[in-house]
Amino acid sequence: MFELLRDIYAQLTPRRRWQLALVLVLMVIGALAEMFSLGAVLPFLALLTKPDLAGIPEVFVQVLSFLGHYLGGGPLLAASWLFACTAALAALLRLLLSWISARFVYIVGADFGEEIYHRILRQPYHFHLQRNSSETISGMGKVTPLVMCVLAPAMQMVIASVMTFAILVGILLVNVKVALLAGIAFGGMYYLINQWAKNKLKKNSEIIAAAETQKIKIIQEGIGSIRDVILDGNCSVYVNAFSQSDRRLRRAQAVNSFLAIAPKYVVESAGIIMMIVFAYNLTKTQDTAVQAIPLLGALALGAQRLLPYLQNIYNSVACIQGSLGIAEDVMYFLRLPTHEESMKSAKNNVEERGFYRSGVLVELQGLEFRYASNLPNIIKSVDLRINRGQRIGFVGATGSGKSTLIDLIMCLLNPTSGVISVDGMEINESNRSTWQRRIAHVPQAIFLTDSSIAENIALGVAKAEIDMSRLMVAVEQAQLTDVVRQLPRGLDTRVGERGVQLSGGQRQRIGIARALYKSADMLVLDEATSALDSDTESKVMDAIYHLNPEMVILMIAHRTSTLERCHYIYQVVDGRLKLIKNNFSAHEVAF
Ligand SMILES: Nc1ncnc2c1ncn2[C@@H]1O[C@H](COP(=O)(O)OP(=O)(O)OP(=O)(O)O)[C@@H](O)[C@H]1O
Repeated sequence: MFELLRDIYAQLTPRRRWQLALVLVLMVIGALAEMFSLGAVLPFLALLTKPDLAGIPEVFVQVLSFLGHYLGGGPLLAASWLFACTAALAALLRLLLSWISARFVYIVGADFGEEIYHRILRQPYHFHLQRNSSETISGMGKVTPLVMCVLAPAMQMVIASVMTFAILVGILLVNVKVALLAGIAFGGMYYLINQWAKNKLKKNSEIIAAAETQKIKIIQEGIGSIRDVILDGNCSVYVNAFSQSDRRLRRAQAVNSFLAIAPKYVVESAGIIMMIVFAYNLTKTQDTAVQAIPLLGALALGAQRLLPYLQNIYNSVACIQGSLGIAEDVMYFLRLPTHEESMKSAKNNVEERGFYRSGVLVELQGLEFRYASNLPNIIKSVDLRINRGQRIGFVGATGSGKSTLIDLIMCLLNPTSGVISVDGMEINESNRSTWQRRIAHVPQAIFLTDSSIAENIALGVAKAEIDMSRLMVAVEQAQLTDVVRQLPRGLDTRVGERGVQLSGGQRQRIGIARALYKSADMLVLDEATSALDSDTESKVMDAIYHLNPEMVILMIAHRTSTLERCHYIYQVVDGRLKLIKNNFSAHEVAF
């Protein structure tokens, strides 16, 4: 648990560490006020039962004489004021501390959420290929439980520990024996209970973390395949799977919250019994029961303050132990290296550089690739030179490796061996993103956001910054003009989640317009026109072939008619390239 807290502290920015230091200072001031208010009850109760200063510690006598003189009343009035003011001050500081610490914890939660999202989006493509997206989404979703069940309790634990210490010192000043007895007995009880419960809490924390992820996965799968769910009428399969995970999660949560709260009742009743025994013994040693009242009152007040703090410490520890699984999942994402951090550790640590403009844009040499060390090579010994302005088509049986090859050219995947160069410069960590920014890509499945057509075409550009004239050209080239004209709000029409309000062909054309809007050196079309009728496809392809003559266009298509006007057509056969059509003269073929 303490390792986790150390890790969390390590993730705080210097600014947050300063803020934490301020919270700690406030905590100490609050603890001192707590201690004073406890001390102030003693003369108050003593003067209530016996209105003279005999038997009251010298320090209080002096303070009360001074205050009494200042207030123009007797020592009882001074003691009443002192007790009331210190109690009010302690309460005020506690209130302030609660507000500031809660704010701090939730701001740290916001920092973590932002940081995780940033790190996830900066991970290389293979990271996303290897992980189920529901694990990533649920990882982000676990920031809230981390705040509620780890950060807030950790803060509570520190506050309660400081306060406990102050109260114990306060009781120590009143009665050493009782302070030691109370500290050892109550602290010991909570410690033993925690030793017994901690393994159960940790085991449940793992169940909770796994079940949270599983639930998101089931929800995503059910909603993602909603058409099949409706057609097959098998929603009960998804509901049952969800229910199993959810019930497992709730059972573990119920046990953990019971384990966190249950000791309160045991320790509280033990505290009452201790007070009874102590009060009984005290009256035996004092002449009258009245004489014992100030001491008993101070101790009762001490116990009344001490026990909730001790319970708070235990509760916080139990809560953190019961959320270790969730916290570990969140920390995994926080520890992911960002692109900038990978760059620092990369051997070739050079500034991001631009490319000079040579005739050869991309060159692949001896390229091999496999998805994992235990899987066979998907791309085998590929050599290819792509000159500026070339239009190149790729065909091949399904699963032959076309998309994988394109992903390698776009540097979304790292080759297992071989070299990819752009403008004669080998692609590595330092220049990869510069190259990627110069590529426009139309994938097989177009992802649309639930926003307007204009925003979907200029994806990632703030609405106010969209270049409308460039956008209109892209709309025209992608054969979207008529579609947009018929829509009630034109380019401002919302497309619905994932573009559900559009046809497959319209979605595909928005994807093409998106790629055309981006000024790129290389346009990649991965079966980008498969959903279009042949007339629309021919018009779109016509516009594409007439794009900037310097631009490289790579196309994957199953319909050879789509690739008719390519300079070269390669067939991908079991991960190797075979030139099957050359519309250039033989001496220009370079591979
Ligand atoms: N993330 C992955 N992990 C492991 N293997 C993968 C992964 N993605 C693809 N493959 C495998 O790599 C091979 C090539 O896939 P790829 O998608 O490149 O083929 P393709 O020629 O583009 O197919 P299609 O025409 O059907 O799109 C296939 O055998 C596929 O199973």
